[in-house]
Amino acid sequence: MKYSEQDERTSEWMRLALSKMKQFDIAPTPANYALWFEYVSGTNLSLTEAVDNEIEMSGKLTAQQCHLLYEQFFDDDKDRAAMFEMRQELARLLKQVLNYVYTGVTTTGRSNSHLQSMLSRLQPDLNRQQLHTLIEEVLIETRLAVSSGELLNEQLNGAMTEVAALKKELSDSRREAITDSLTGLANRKHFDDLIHQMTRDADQNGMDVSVIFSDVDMFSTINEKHGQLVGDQVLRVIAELMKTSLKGRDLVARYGGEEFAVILPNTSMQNARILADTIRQDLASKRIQRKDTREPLGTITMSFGVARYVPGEGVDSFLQRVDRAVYLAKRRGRNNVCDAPPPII
Ligand SMILES: Nc1nc2c(ncn2[C@@H]2O[C@H](COP(=O)(O)OP(=O)(O)OP(=O)(O)O)[C@@H](O)[C@H]2O)c(=O)[nH]1
Repeated sequence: MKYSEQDERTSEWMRLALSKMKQFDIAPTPANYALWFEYVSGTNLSLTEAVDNEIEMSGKLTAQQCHLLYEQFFDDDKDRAAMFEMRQELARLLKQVLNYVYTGVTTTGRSNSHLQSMLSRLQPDLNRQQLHTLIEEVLIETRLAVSSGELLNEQLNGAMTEVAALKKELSDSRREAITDSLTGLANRKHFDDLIHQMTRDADQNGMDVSVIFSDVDMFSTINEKHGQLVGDQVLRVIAELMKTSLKGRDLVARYGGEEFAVILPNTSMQNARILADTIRQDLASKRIQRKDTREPLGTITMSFGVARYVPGEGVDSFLQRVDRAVYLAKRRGRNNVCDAPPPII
């Protein structure tokens, strides 16, 4: 078989990807392989930058970091598809505007070269932030052209409206990607991103970061007795209650099925514990009814675990400790708040 230049390059990237995984002692799983293949091929500049940043910050790349990077760059097919469509749409609009320029509607060459350069920046590895910046630039450029009378107002106004709609679509899709659709709370991805960022900050400046995990007690019984839809309704009520108990930069997320997680920046262990207990009491005293029949659902409770991040312990240890605290609260009979055990450093 005769190898083409492309085949040779691909083989080289495969070799390099494997050697990188060996260098960082990373298991050669398909996900890790995809990550490193993309890295060594240099086709995704954002990914390369993200990997380099991680290595620069900690001098290594752990399996957990690889997992997060994989999730960020590969594991969100829907999001990637939406980004792809938006890139296509922006390219179409830019070409349309350029067309007006070519057909002589404009009198200067400024818009022409500027729009051309924007078009050339519409690369496949464009991330969400870069796409957002580009859309902003296109909006400014077209607005300028309209106001200076360079282009036919009517045609350009149409294009401008479409670019503005695209901008809204991008921010809607960004919100959707980090939101839990059942409760409207942040989703697990948002929680994971933020907790990594907060613990990194805490490692650097020692600020207080506390976390509350909570798990609905005997939730399967609610589902069995009243059905999944009523179970869903209960989750929404709890989400609402948790949201109204928080303030400022606190973040509450639906962490899993009937699990909720709260990040509390600049909050001591004691205050986190007080907050968890307030939510616990508020829920236990709430009279929740079925929406359809008004039938009371009885007392619904949750078990809580609380932990404060100890700088240097790492996010995995932190979340394992708080998870352990929820387990202890369940063991103590549920409807309880328990402190996490100290980290083993
Ligand atoms: N209605 C509904 N149920 C869910 C959802 N996600 C998970 N569940 C249910 O949540 C229940 C969790 O049950 P278990 O983990 O056994 O725990 P539990 O019954 O809450 O009991 P304890 O945690 O031990 O107090 C299961 O029945 C899941 O099917 C959801 O989105 N909607």
